[in-house]
Amino acid sequence: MGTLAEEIFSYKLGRPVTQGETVVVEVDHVMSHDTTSPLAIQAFRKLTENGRVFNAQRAHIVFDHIIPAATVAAATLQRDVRSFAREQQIEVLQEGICHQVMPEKGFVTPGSVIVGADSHTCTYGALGAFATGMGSTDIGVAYATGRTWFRVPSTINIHLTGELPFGVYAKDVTLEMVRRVGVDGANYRAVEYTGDLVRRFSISERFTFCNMAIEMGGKAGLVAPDEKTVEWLRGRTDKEYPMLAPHNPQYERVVEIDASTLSPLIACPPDVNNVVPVQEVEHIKIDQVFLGTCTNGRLDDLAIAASILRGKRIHPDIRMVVIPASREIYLEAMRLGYLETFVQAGASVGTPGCGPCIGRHYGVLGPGERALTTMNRNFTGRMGDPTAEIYLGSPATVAATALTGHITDPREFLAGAVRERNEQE
Ligand SMILES: CC(C)[C@H](C(=O)O)[C@@H](O)C(=O)O
Ligand code: SF4
Repeated sequence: MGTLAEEIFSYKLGRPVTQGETVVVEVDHVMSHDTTSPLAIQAFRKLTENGRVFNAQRAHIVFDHIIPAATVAAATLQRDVRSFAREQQIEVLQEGICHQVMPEKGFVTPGSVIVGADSHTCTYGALGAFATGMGSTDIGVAYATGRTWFRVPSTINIHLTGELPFGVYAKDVTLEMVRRVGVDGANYRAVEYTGDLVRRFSISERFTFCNMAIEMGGKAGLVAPDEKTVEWLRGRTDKEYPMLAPHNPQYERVVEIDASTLSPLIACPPDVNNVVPVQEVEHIKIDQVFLGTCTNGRLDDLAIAASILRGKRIHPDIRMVVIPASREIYLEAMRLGYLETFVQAGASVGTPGCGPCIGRHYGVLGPGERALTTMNRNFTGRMGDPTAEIYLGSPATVAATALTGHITDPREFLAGAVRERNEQE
């Protein structure tokens, strides 16, 4: 009985668990990536008696943050992490962003508990898993023991209803959530998403808003599994999983959002809750747009952007970087012609991974430059020089902006794309 978080912990422990309780649970999977593995390995080495990870099939190392390595320092760390992985017989996954690859590989199932050395591990809650980011030391402990402790969090319920207006996407709804809850309004709480709009959202769209639960301080973002979850997981896992749902949940707070009232939104620097309608900031000139990341680098995101860019050239004063979130998405986008559309339009298309999201390579910003991206964070200095600015929007807003060179409401361009398609048919 309780919130989805309580249901998951009760299922894991085989007894009723309530919020506020401190529990020790067995984790289903543990993950770290190229940037966080070195410290996790250090902690692991200090802790283990037998020198082995708890289970090599349930421990995962993903290379995504600086891949291919951009510096000798990164290459050296990666060499050492690879050697640890070989020693432990852990497969190094090198085919996209950890938060896309972990679900694609079938490691994320409803009712599972997953910890990762990355703050956006909360993304997996879109499939009904309790997943959270932890520091590298805690991940080292989980690698060693297969267990971790939690204080079962209280829950903020975000209830989504209403039809999405033309040109408004899951990303815009997500930005509205952060505007309403604030960047720390969900600290140490689970965020549980309910409502008929959540049911209508695809798994990819659910990934987008669960990914940004941490942007409100959330410990986890959670959606109860349904037939879309089952469909998405088909062929990815043979594991049996429970279809858990909240039962008479006691939410700490309920936030109601009627999406039909929204317009395309944008988060202005330097905080993710600094959200305004795109129309209010349309005059701002942009130097680089970036379409990708664990928030919006999936096939539907690329499809929207491609529909706006098809047959067109990006503005001569703008650079466009496109990075599909995983190899699976990259290959599908190639088959569907999206990548060709981007390249013809003048964009550079990169290897699946985080790309310039944390300013390490592949499109860092110079002093005073401005980027509009589909990322989840617009913190000062994140993409390069500390005087550069980052705006966050939907893939449609990013594509429309690529065409004009300044922040642009995507609705006009989307209408054009729809007209052109109709004329062709
Ligand atoms: C590098 C890593 C620790 C970091 C995180 O934990 O989120 C990164 O992925 C990010 O998005 O800022
Ligand atoms: S894409 Fe960006 S936000 Fe996501 S894991 Fe990579 S660096 Fe972090």
